[in-house]
Amino acid sequence: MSTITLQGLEKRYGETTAVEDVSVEIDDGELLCLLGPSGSGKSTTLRMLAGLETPTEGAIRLDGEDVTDQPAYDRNTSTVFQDWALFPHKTVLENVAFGLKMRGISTDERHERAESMLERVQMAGYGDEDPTTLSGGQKQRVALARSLAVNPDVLLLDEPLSNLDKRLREDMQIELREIHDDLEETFVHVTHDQDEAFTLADRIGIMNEGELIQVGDPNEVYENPKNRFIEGFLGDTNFVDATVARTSGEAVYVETELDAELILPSDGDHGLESGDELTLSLRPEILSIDRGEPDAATTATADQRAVTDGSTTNAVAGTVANVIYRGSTVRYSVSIDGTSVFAERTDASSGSLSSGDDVTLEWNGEDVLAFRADGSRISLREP
Ligand SMILES: Nc1ncnc2c1ncn2[C@@H]1O[C@H](COP(=O)(O)OP(=O)(O)OP(=O)(O)O)[C@@H](O)[C@H]1O
Repeated sequence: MSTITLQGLEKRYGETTAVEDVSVEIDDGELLCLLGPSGSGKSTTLRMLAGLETPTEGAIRLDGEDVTDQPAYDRNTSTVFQDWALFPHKTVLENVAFGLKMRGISTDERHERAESMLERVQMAGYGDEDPTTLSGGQKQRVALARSLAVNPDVLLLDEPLSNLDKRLREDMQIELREIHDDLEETFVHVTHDQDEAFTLADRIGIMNEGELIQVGDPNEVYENPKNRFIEGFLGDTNFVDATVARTSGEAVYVETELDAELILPSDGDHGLESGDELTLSLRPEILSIDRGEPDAATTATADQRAVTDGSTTNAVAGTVANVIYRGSTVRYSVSIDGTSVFAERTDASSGSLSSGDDVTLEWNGEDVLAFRADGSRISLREP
């Protein structure tokens, strides 16, 4: 087990800055997922941790020891890659025992250890098989067993599940989490798949353009995204442009492309002024959608509507433009004065709506997230 400290880590390739000023402390026994889009610097960060790349700047410490310039073979880290990379001319058991052989462990001991690792990844009995005959999921289990057999302080996983089909990937995510909990080792797992990060991670580190933008437990990054990029990346949402009309001690009043003046309850400590440009995020889960016209009380001018206990109802009228069945939920794309907003219901059987139906979208103002023009999150109220 090991604590990892990354301090001001940077990697440049000529003109390209792949990783920029990454600092984070990873706890002993923690499973940290680095999550971000393609090219955001996740693999480069992992490769620096593994000792496969040398940082241009910054430091890496394992359990307090500076390993920044140590080669990979001197670090007790082990890496699982996405392409399995098993030796085709060795048996499954020989593959798993390979790292132990390199470390001079006796034949009996390494075979015993390899057998036990195969058991751990549910591949007991496959030791004599030729790895080329295995399925993708089985190959990845063998690769995992091989990496774990050397008893690393830190296991590094670079998109290890991305070659598997959806069902197997989801099963393997749960198994990987169980293996982690069993071994209590430090895992750093790279993925571009939000669901995978949410299933696996103790904490998620979100990367974009080489920077580590936010690190937090899954609930924290989802509920409190630090900027607009994270809000868009972590899930489907409706972004709506807005302009501040005015502010009061208890609310920010905004004009939007939706045909109503909206109220965002606030405690007044946000520094916004009239004319400021914002982006609002209306997540589908905060929107209720119902047939018919909005209640007059919720579409009255903002002046006439009350903020009660920090809450206010906003409602807009629209027309269903599109219906998509998604199994357990139905997604409705609603046109509001030419702007499209989507909402979801779980009502496939109970009077579903159809294209052309007049509907009302309704939400509580305090559930809306707001971002400044530079993408930073605006905290409208004390948490
Ligand atoms: N050896 C290299 N030489 C030049 N540029 C590189 C090299 N390795 C990575 N890069 C660049 O660094 C940036 C970050 O790449 P990296 O592979 O770390 O991103 P990533 O988030 O892991 O992406 P992916 O999910 O596609 O693997 C990219 O712009 C990439 O083109």
